[in-house]
This record gives sequence, structure tokens and C-alpha cells, in this order.
Amino acid sequence: MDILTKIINDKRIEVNFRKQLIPVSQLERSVLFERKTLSLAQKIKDSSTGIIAEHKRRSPSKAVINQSFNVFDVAEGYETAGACGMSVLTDAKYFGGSLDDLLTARASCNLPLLRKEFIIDAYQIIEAKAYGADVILLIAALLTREEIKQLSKLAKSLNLEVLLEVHNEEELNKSIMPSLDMLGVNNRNLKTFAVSLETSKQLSELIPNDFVKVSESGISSVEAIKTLQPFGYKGFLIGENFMKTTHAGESARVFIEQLQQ
Ligand SMILES: O=C(O)c1ccccc1NCC(=O)[C@H](O)[C@H](O)COP(=O)(O)O
Repeated sequence: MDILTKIINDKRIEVNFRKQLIPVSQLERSVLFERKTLSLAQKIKDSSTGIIAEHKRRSPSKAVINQSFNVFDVAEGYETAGACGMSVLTDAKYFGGSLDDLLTARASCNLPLLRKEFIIDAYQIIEAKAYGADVILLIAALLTREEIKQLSKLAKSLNLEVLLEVHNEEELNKSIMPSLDMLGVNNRNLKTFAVSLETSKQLSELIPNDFVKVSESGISSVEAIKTLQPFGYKGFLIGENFMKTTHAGESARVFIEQLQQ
């Protein structure tokens, strides 16, 4: 069984459990549910660097990356560094994240926050809003076109932006629709974990220009970004490269400074 199938099997059980624990009506009463959300797409459009910096403790491909940072410091550091937004992994079993991480990030910075999660149910989008997210991720490999439509429309009705992630042409073709804000190309093959920036380069011309283009995963140098920018990418999602250091915020600051030169 590949890792994505394993993650999704576990996620179905987790989501059913959570639904019973905290009903939608309770999520909708959260103070953050009424909050005015921030636009990550606009921040990326206005930026010359477009960095979405991720909080990532561990991953299926790299095991432990960093267990010692606290989310408060990382969020504050990323904001000071000049990131456009922050991605917060909320999956516990495979990434060591949680919704509390999202809440802590929300309390610690004014950056647009992406809930980085394996979303398969409308309930998780309502959770995202209740815990302070501005953006949700939809992964085309997990969803039918009809599901992408339903879930993205729900997100938009809650004033959340949608980053749709693809890995290949087939996923891209089935996903294009007006209820998406950003199209992300994941450079990591989720079956083999091999990373290749060629994936972003090859798919770029197939992405209509009305979407903000984001390149995700395996970006570890300023040079990598400079090779992706001519392909129309404005946003760059970076996790491990910052989280594996002794100070995620400081490493993002140095990276963004070099990118501006
Ligand atoms: O990172 C993984 O190993 C992984 C495995 C299976 C599904 C998703 C996975 N990662 C989620 C992400 O998309 C990345 O955390 C994100 O793009 C940042 O990637 P990186 O800069 O390479 O840490």
C-alpha cells in the first residue's frame, strides 16, 4: 500500500472520530470563525520573493526533521523574515502536527496561514476556519473533480482561499475551475518520495495565467527559485530546508534576503 493510501485510510477514521468529538455547530461558535481572513494569493502577487514557509516536525520521507522548535517562535520568525505566508501541517500521525499548532501560529503572527492537511471531508474545512486558517490545501490525487468543486466552493463561502495541489497533467486537467485561487505543483512524487523541480517546469505552461502558480517541495536553494521564476512561479512552499536548521526563522530571513539580491 502506498503512503498516500495509508494516510487517507487513517484520515477517514480520524475525521469520523473528530466529528463526534466536536460537532460542526461547536466549531461554528469559535471566535475565530468570525475573523476576517487574509489573502495569501494577494500577498504572493505583491511580493518579489513569494515564500510560504512551513512548520514541519517530521514527514514520511525524512522521519524526524525538528522536534525542538516551538510553533510560537517559528511563526514569529517566519513573519520577521518576510515570508508571504506560513504553512502549518496539522496531521499528527505522519507529520507530528496538530490543530493546536495552527491555533498557536494564529496567535503568534499576522501571516496568512495555510492549513496543510489531507482534506477529504467538508468538516476539515470548517475546522480550518475555526482554528484560524486563511487557506486550505486540496490535493487532486485524493479527490474527484466533483469533490474538488464541492470542497472549494465551501471554502470560498467561508472566505478561505484554496491552494490546489497537483503532481501531473492528468490531475491538473481534471482540477481547473474558477473556485481555486492558487495552483501548486508538488515536486515530490508521493509514491517514491523522489523530488524533481522538473515537475514544476513541465506543468507550468499548462496552468492558466489567472491562477497564482506555486512550486512545492524539495526547494533548498535560492538558485532553485531563480530557475523556477521564469516558468511563471510566484509562490514557493518550503518546509524542510528551514526546519532542519537550528533557527527556522533566521534561516528563512537569510534565504529571503539572498533572494532579494
Ligand atoms: O514531505 C513528505 O515526505 C510528504 C510525504 C507524503 C505526503 C506529503 C508530504 N509532504 C507534504 C508537503 O507537501 C511538504 O511538506 C511541503 O511541500 C514542503 O516540502 P519540503 O520543502 O520538501 O519540506
